[in-house]
Amino acid sequence: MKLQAALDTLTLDECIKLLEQTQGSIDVVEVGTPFVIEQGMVPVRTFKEKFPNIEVLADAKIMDAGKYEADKCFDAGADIVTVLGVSNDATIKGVVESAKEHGRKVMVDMIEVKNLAERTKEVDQMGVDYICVHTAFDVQATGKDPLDDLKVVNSVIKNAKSAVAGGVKLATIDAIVEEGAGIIVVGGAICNAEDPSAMAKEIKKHLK
Ligand SMILES: O=C(CO)[C@H](O)[C@H](O)COP(=O)(O)O
Repeated sequence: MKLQAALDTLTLDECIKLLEQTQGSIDVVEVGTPFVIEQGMVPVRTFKEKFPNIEVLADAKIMDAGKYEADKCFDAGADIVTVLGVSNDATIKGVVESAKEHGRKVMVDMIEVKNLAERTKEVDQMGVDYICVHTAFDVQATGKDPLDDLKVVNSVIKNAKSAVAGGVKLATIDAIVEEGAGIIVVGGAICNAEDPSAMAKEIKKHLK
């Protein structure tokens, strides 16, 4: 079970400080979509160069030109790239092809997938590494719990590992750990904490 820290709101220098202070706690560092929009692949290159032992995930949320866009992320040093589960199969397969060529991994982000069990079974046959349930930032205020979706995915998944994202925090981590997931993604609960590195270390203690 890995802890993925989703870095969306910190500056590059603050991210580097966090990763230096939490060596061993953060298994995967996510360059979040807002960070990619702001700085492109610069954080991906920087994290890979400075922290070669931490996996770097580029949250590109690909849904258009699968192989072409994934190539750009992997060439920049990403270990894992995200593609949206709502994308056409050809796009997901393109990202998988790119990952295989580069010897890297694919996470399918199931954000806003309506037929979750059915789509999970389909993408699970495409050679992806992680299938991630994700409650969108704009939906979290409705009280939607990603644990419900995680249970659905865990009940049908056969090849990939599950992952969970969207509003995960210290108060909800134990139930998620109990349910089980290959990767648990935590963004705001770490980045917006008074002491981000202390929070990351505390959350890591709850993982199996
Ligand atoms: O995908 C993301 C943006 O790229 C989010 O960072 C990720 O879902 C986790 O965010 P949070 O824990 O703050 O809800």
